[in-house]
Amino acid sequence: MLVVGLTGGIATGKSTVSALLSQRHHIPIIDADLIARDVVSPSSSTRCLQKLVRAFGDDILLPDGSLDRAKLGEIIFKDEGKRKTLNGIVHPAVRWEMFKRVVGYWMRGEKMVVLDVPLLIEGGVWRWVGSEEIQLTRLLTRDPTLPPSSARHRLTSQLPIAQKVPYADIVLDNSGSRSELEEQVDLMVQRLEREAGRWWWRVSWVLPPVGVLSALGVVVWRWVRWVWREGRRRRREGRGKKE
Ligand SMILES: CC(C)(COP(=O)(O)OP(=O)(O)OC[C@H]1O[C@@H](n2cnc3c(N)ncnc32)[C@H](O)[C@@H]1O)[C@@H](O)C(=O)NCCC(=O)NCCS
Ligand SMILES: Nc1ncnc2c1ncn2[C@@H]1O[C@H](COP(=O)(O)OP(=O)(O)OP(=O)(O)O)[C@@H](O)[C@H]1O
Repeated sequence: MLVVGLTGGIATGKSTVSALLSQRHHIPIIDADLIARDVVSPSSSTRCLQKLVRAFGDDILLPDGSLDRAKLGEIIFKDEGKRKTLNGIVHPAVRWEMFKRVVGYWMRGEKMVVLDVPLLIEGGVWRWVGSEEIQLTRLLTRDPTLPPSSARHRLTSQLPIAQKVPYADIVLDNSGSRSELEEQVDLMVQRLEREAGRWWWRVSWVLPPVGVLSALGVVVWRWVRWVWREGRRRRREGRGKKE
């Protein structure tokens, strides 16, 4: 099974692309934002909500005992330390749930699954480039009650898009119209279909050890490629500094 990560900054169009992949191409989607909502519900077995109350106080609860998302958002998007605390509580539960769902789709014999994860590549410093104005406009159009300053805090709490691009195998440019995006998604799906192969994904499903070995192979190959690219980037930066 081909596991595809879909990421981008806030309001870049991840959910729009997910909807196209799911509705037009019938590809299963695992949405990290939705899972992050589930794990903080009062009935969740993860106890994330109790941990959040311990960390942030019971001001973050609504009268019915559920999470006041707007209030917590106001707290964490403008404060990196608090954001880290929140991430430390919620992300392990989200990752575990995503893993279980990937295994579930694999057991059902799916050819590919797309993980829609806003924070696939975060960490590190932030430098400005690209389409921040489009992001901001679309974010404010989608959530008209959000004050512009809060919208900016949300944007700056994530790595800028240009820094995410080098990690990607396929880049969708959603600065144009929706129909332009649809064309790009169609082409991407054709490419993913080719990558998943006509028969290889079936072999790795019918023979689980082959699937596990091939998944490990991909992880190791990606890690080696990453180390090599990082080394090359550091050497280039080192040369740049000397000059
Ligand atoms: C802070 C919370 C309660 C605000 O809820 P709200 O309903 O206002 O926003 P929503 O969940 O729809 O998120 C909207 C977007 O904000 C961005 N975002 C959410 N959490 C974070 C974070 N911790 N760091 C940076 N960006 C984030 C993502 O792009 C996301 O798509 C909520 O975002 C949350 O619980 N965040 C922690 C979980 C998380 O990191 N989710 C992102 C993927 S795992
Ligand atoms: N090509 C486009 N032209 C105009 N509006 C668009 C386009 N693509 C997406 N949008 C709109 O921009 C807004 C943000 O898109 P979407 O919700 O898909 O982003 P997202 O990356 O999933 O956001 P978040 O990180 O907050 O979950 C939505 O209101 C969506 O309808």
